[in-house]
Amino acid sequence: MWRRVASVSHLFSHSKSTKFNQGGSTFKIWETFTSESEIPTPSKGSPFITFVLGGPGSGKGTQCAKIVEAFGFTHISAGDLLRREIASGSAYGSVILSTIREGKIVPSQVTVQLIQKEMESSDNYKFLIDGFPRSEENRKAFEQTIGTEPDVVLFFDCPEQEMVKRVLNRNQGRVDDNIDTIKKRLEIFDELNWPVINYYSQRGKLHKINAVGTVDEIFEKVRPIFAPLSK
Ligand SMILES: Nc1ncnc2c1ncn2[C@@H]1O[C@H](COP(=O)(O)OP(=O)(O)O)[C@@H](O)[C@H]1O
Ligand SMILES: Nc1ccn([C@H]2C[C@H](O)[C@@H](COP(=O)(O)OP(=O)(O)O)O2)c(=O)n1
Ligand SMILES: [Mg+2]
Repeated sequence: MWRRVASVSHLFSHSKSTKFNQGGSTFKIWETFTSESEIPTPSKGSPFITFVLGGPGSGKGTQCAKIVEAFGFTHISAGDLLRREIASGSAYGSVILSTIREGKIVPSQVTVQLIQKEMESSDNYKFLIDGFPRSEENRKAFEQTIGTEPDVVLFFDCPEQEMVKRVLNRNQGRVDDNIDTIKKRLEIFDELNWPVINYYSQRGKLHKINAVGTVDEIFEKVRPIFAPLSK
């Protein structure tokens, strides 16, 4: 099992900021541009953690599958873990199901415990944590429980209209892939996601990717971020 042995520094030499308005407040997003020296070198003694953020239907799961194939990460989808928990008939199952149906966020304690179990039972040290953190509460709970921060944060930036179209065509039989739940999910995403994005942006860890285009076109924007890693 991995243990983090030392913290790593993140040096981003090229960055620019963009201002935008969200819910009446002005946020500043630092956009970072990667080059080979800009992500920490992973070692088998410590985990290399990538958080994958983006709204519902922005293509997180689809791109994670490509990153796994190209760079040998272990994919941990917070949503999949929660759905597995429902299916297993666990004590938390009915609360998780109603939370997901309502488009809300499951209490962090539950989600972080599930992620921690997955990480600890893996032999890999490269993790893609997909759909997490979805709120500052999620982020802080992870840091407190796991005791570390992500090395890289990807943010798939996608217009709402496109996300709605993709979710309604997803066809995976999910209870939340309907117009009422997606509307609520987008509202909650708007409210809770930006502080998380802003936090990692200020820490120089955020890689914002325009998520419009074909799956392969988007992956060609993702690939250079991980190019310094071997499979
Ligand atoms: N670049 C893309 N263009 C069009 N459809 C896409 C693209 N990426 C993913 N999809 C489709 O959109 C839906 C949502 O993708 P998914 O990866 O599940 O997103 P997320 O995990 O962010 O909710 C899926 O049906 C997927 O096949
Ligand atoms: N960190 C998380 C991740 C997912 N959830 C719940 C609430 C989300 O609407 C559902 C589905 O998440 P999932 O990441 O699978 O959804 P998308 O792939 O973005 O459509 O799970 C959560 O409560 N907390
Ligand atoms: Mg997904």
